[in-house]
Amino acid sequence: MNVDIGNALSAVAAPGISRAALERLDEQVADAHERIDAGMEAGEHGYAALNLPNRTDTDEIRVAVDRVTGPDTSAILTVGIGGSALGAATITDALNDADDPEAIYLDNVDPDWLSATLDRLDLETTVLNVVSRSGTTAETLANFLVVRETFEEAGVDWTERTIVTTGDDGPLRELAERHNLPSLAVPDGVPGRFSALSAVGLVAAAVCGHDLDALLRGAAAEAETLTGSLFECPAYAYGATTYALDARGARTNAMMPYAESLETYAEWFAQLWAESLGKDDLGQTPVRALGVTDQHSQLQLYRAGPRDKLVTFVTVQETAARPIPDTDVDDLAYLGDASLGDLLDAEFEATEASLAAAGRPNVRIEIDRVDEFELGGLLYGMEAACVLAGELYGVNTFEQPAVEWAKKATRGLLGGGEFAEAEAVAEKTELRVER
Ligand SMILES: O=P(O)(O)OC[C@H]1O[C@](O)(CO)[C@@H](O)[C@@H]1O
Repeated sequence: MNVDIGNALSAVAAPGISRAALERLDEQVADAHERIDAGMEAGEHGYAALNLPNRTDTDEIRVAVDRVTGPDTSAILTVGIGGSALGAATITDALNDADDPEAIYLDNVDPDWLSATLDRLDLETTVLNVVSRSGTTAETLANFLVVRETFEEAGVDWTERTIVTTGDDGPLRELAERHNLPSLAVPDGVPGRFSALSAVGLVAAAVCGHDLDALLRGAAAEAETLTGSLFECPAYAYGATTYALDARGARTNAMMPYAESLETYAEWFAQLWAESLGKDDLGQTPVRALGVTDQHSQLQLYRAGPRDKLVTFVTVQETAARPIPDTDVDDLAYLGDASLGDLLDAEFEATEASLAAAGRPNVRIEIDRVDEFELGGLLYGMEAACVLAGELYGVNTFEQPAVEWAKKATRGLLGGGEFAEAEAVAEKTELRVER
């Protein structure tokens, strides 16, 4: 990936960062890189995720996947949530085409949606991919139990079609051993949201026939750029700029890829940014947007609302053409000379320039095309940018303690034990306005 932070400079935007301040910030980046490098070297929790390009065993993944797939595999149903779904979904949503098995992610517990999803599947030719780092996530286990029962009621042997990715122990590890299911390990020291380039994110990609090694080569190429300066490393340039802009008031970061195939990538980025940096009353709020669609819904706010946002564009250099047919409508003649790809590119450049013209900070991230190599580089680059930003914020990037309260309350509400959090739910302050 290439990064252009020109439109985040104070000469262009407010909030913005001056060249001099960027130079000073680069000294902090050098220190942070030393810390990151040492953490990678030692395989420390969290930092170890940045070693995945040279650590993930793609042969092991393919061997496991071969046990549950066949020439007639029509779909892969992934049961997982958060980091155990978003990385995989980003890859298959970006790369799948009509000939690939359909990749479906059960990352919610909405009964109607789940039933409708299962009803339309041919379970005989569906692979069940169960993913949970902890092996204890209520939503994933509940969905798995419902799906397993559905297979059994349909008389379809789920043990022949199920692959599990989980930690060294826990209920899912036991299940895999009890039923001799093909299983893979969540690598040690890799938090869920940083695990897309491990078996967690790659099993679904393998079932859909994508080139796992090209994904990791792209990530490895990005890893080569991790040096002690933001002026040499695109990932650090992005991480440092978002941190600096946040410190200057850009509390929201709208991730706006200009490719429909990257919509889920924006969701993946939102978890990465929110769960990693949202601590100690700090952290930039990630917002998912999509170009060109959200030009017609959000751009008004980004351009003329509060000056509290950074817009991050992701643009793809090579887009398909798809010519726009000529028309006899004079006003539309200009379209007839263009393609949809031209229109997409022109709209991106126009929107980027429109924010700069209004003095609104934005950053451009460029990838050559949406393929395995470039996607691997983008995912890795964003992870490295996040790790660097975490160092600059001085937060623990790799934990997410604030999510535990609601989990305990949920468990208590369902009779899964005595939790003060569950009692607190009953003490809600009410001011109801009823129809
Ligand atoms: O992979 P697991 O352990 O099921 O967790 C799923 C997700 O839930 C979280 O722990 C948040 O609740 C995320 O950090 C994680 O990606």
